[in-house]
Amino acid sequence: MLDLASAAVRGTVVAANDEFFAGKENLIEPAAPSHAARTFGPHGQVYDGWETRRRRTPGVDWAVVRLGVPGVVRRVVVDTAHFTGNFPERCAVEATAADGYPDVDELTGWTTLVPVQPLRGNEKHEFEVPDEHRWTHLRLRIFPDGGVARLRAFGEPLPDPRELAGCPVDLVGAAIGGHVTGCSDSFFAPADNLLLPDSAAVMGDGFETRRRRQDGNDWVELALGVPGVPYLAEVDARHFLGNAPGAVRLTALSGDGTPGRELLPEIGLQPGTCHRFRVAAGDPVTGLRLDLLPDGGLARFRLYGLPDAAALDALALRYANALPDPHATAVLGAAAAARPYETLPGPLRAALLGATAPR
Ligand SMILES: NC(=O)NC(NC(N)=O)C(=O)[O-]
Repeated sequence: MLDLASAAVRGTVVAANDEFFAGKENLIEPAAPSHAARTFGPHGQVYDGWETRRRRTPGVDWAVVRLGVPGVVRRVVVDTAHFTGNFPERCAVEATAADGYPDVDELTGWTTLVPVQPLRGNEKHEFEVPDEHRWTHLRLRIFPDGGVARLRAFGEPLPDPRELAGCPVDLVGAAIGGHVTGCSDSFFAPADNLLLPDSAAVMGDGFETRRRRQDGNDWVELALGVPGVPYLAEVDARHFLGNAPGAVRLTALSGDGTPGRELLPEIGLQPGTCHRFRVAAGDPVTGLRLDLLPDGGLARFRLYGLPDAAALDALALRYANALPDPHATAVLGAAAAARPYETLPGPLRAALLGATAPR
């Protein structure tokens, strides 16, 4: 599952009531928390996390995260790594949803995802979330104060169909639910990195197999976030200079993983280069296999195309049913009261999908 809050998918910590000892942005750093003892700055011991001052008045401390990828949150992780004499006694996690880019004080309708739970020092706490709504923001509350190294929100992306209808998009991007379904080897770095939204800063931000010493070739199988007709593949081998694949090949896969039409015949790569290749025209694709010939690493892989109309229709139905109140009323108006929808009413389909809506 994708960490919807991570800075790696453009999550941000939009506000915290206090961050005297350590900055709120650390909460969503993708890297595991680190610690060096006896490192003192002007505010005290340096921590890789978010840490508030010792509270001398009643109340609790809080931080609000804007999810990089809105979606259904399945598991929250509150990690107090390296916080020992200064971890919070308890925490709770709430969520809300809103369109656009509201200020923190414009956010309302907070719903509890994780009720108040006890915390221990220097420990990863995992909380399952039995909730099916689509959220855009999380609020971590700590009782009464202290430090938390990381907040993770693992879940399923649920993109806004209004952002996809009629637009060419990266059909396999993690931000719209693209994900890895299989991989021959990921010894040095995971294949999931291929689908992250921003460019890789260094080789380690990409995907890399070990040196292959037997016949055959390495490969990755990918499920598209939204099925569609691809027209351009971007194969980004930047940072891979002595270890780029010699060539790649792209094949469409059916739902059960059977190979289908060839999207891109075997084609040579240049080390350290971002390549763009036209993809053979044809039917919509739901998954694909990327062959690395014979092995190596890539920074990113993108597949630009137009989402399929029927897939968008299904997405719009799922989206409309997953909107929490009061966001549902803001998006769907009075029709929100009629949920759950079996099929999307015509006017709502038009509002969510515009002129590209089927029928
Ligand atoms: N040694 C500490 O960590 N002290 C304090 N925290 C920092 N960061 O210095 C505190 O009071 O929680």
